[in-house]
Amino acid sequence: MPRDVSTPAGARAVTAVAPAKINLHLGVGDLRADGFHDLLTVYRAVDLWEQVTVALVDDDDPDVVVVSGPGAAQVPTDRTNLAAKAVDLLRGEAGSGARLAIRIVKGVPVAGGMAGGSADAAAALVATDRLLGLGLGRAALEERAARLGSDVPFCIRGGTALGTGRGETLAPLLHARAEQHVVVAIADGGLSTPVVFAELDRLRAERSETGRDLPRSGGVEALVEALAGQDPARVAGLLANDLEPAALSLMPALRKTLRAGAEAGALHGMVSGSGPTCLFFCADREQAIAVAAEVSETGVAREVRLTHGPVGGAHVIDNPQQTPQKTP
Ligand SMILES: C[C@@](CO)(OP(=O)(O)O)[C@H](O)COP(=O)(O)OP(=O)(O)OC[C@H]1O[C@@H](n2ccc(N)nc2=O)[C@H](O)[C@@H]1O
Ligand SMILES: Nc1ncnc2c1ncn2[C@@H]1O[C@H](COP(=O)(O)OP(=O)(O)O)[C@@H](O)[C@H]1O
Repeated sequence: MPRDVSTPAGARAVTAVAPAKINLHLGVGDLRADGFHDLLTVYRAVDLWEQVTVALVDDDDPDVVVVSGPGAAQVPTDRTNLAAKAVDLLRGEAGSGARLAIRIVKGVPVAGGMAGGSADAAAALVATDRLLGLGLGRAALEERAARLGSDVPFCIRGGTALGTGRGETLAPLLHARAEQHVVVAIADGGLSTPVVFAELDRLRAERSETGRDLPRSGGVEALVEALAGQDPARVAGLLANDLEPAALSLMPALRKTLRAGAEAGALHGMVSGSGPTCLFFCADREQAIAVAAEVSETGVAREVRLTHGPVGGAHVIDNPQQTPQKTP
């Protein structure tokens, strides 16, 4: 471990945090020629956070990546780590020869459909920008973010936003401020995002041969309108995820998890993005606590967490021990 990677923010180290995302609506179009799918998604940032410290180290110290927290062993510590890719991108662009060490503290499930790796990339961009004094604005950072992954720009932006293109083109949904309390059921094991998209293509082709197309989610107007109100049940009735059948096909045990949430009285349960994390939307914090306890007791999930949103996007923190900003 380089000697000053844990130095509190100052001249030689900067710490930033970035939130997990959920997709309140995830509409998936057909496979494009570039290997991606067009998306129509409503992203929401929730208060599970990744923390990334980027530190200047001496010339003879290596550019290490150190990862701690739940699931850390599954995260690469070479230059394929998304935070390392973010650091390398900005350092290369700046023509800087600085040696930079990275420390990641994970708070988002790994390979869980909540954009943990993307949040690391977002936090690393924000921290490196500050550490190297680049002064890139939010728009320039989001443009770099899109090169690293489809949902990295949203992890920088936070709040609630409409995502189009492959998910990288954002429009803020400023009125969609209705707060949500969501129980997060983390599965044992992960699902690979490209494998889940490919499974959806396979299921769609198979079903279309039988003349019974897999249903596709429609527009988001009603959901966006509901998010401006104060009725969690109305919002819950409008949530959608086109990737859910693919995640369930690859991991059938998730049906049991969804059933446990329904039996516990959640307003709505669904797979988070590409899964396998399952989300249970609740009427209020009290109900979320009760649902979390009941789902936890059934033993269907490796871990159950309570979260809420919307929260803000990636930002520098002065004290790595401090709680991240809670409002967008
Ligand atoms: C599905 C979503 C929903 O928000 O997130 P997760 O639930 O996995 O976190 C995102 O679209 C994931 O975004 P991200 O994890 O950044 O994916 P990328 O690195 O850009 O792409 C990884 C791979 O996923 C597939 N992919 C991704 C985005 C997209 N619009 N169409 C795709 O087909 C492609 O096979 C691509 O090569
Ligand atoms: N910093 C990182 N944190 C987590 N995973 C990373 C990171 N860098 C690369 N990865 C790889 O990206 C994959 C997807 O991880 P993650 O972003 O946590 O899940 P998801 O795409 O389902 O939201 C993981 O299997 C992991 O090997």
